[in-house]
Amino acid sequence: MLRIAVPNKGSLSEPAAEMLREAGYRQRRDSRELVLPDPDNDVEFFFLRPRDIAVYVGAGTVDVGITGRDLLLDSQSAAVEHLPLGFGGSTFRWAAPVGLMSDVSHVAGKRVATSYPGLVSTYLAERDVVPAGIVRLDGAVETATRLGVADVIADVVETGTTLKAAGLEIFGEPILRSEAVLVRRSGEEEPVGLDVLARRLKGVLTAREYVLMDYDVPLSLVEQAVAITPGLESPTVSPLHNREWAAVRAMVRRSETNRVMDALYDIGARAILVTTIHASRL
Ligand SMILES: Nc1ncnc2c1ncn2[C@@H]1O[C@H](COP(=O)(O)OP(=O)(O)OP(=O)(O)O)[C@@H](O)[C@H]1O
Ligand SMILES: O=P(O)(O)OC[C@H]1O[C@H](OP(=O)(O)OP(=O)(O)O)[C@H](O)[C@@H]1O
Ligand SMILES: [Mg+2]
Repeated sequence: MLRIAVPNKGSLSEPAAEMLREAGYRQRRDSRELVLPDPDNDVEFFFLRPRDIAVYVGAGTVDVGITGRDLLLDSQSAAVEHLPLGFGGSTFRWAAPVGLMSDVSHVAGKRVATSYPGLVSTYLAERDVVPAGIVRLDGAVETATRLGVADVIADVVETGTTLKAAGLEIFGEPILRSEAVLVRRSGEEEPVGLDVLARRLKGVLTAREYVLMDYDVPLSLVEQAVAITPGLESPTVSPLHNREWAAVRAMVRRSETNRVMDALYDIGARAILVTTIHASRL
């Protein structure tokens, strides 16, 4: 049985459960459940703190897990990213009181507050920037400068609302762009069953990222139309009862749906229909 660690709380917990549900796995009904066997799918879920998940995976206690890329790097454990999952996106950034800093080199000799000391110290060491110290905080990092325990902070930024409310501003390049990732132990053979899990999760990602587009187009315009909707490999072109026309079906990126429909309409395609994909194996 593949042992899968899933966030029990926090920003990643609900979207991770949702994705696993869409991939056909059982998910817990009660947030106090800590272990959930799913024998039909030959897996067992362990609900753990997202910060601990890479540590368990690195130690081999569980086979794979879902956590944030930032948490994975911060843990410095023997786990590696296997598949990015497209949710839980955030940016990890420097911030300081408005007007004081503009570049990471200014962090030299300053006190840094963060919940991600592993990530921050590696980043600074790679750039030969030596801070006065790193203050590890559990949360509410934005308050650290006002309370005088640090000069700058390094923290997760999603909308930027928390920073703004604390009178801070971002400076320097982003330290990291993060999202939820599937992790496995590094240097090991892939655990049995990981291929099935990854294929199922990729299926969900595809279903979220693409739509199916159907349309009719005069035969003389098929090549032009297919150039607009090349699909993933090759679009399906089928004959219509009216021999002058063909029907085309192709996958299209969800974000491009309207632009593609307009372009097809402009060249003379009609009856353009878009449908959602519920599941996929490519
Ligand atoms: N708005 C956000 N705040 C915090 N973490 C976020 C946010 N959006 C995405 N994330 C990601 O979620 C992970 C952190 O989850 P974690 O559960 O440890 O913290 P949290 O969601 O702030 O929960 P809590 O602080 O209540 O324990 C990181 O990978 C982080 O990049
Ligand atoms: O850019 P924003 O959309 O404002 O989101 C980012 C903030 O959200 C998280 O804090 P959380 O609410 O989890 O509190 P915490 O600091 O106690 O973890 C994170 O640590 C930032 O502080
Ligand atoms: Mg938090």
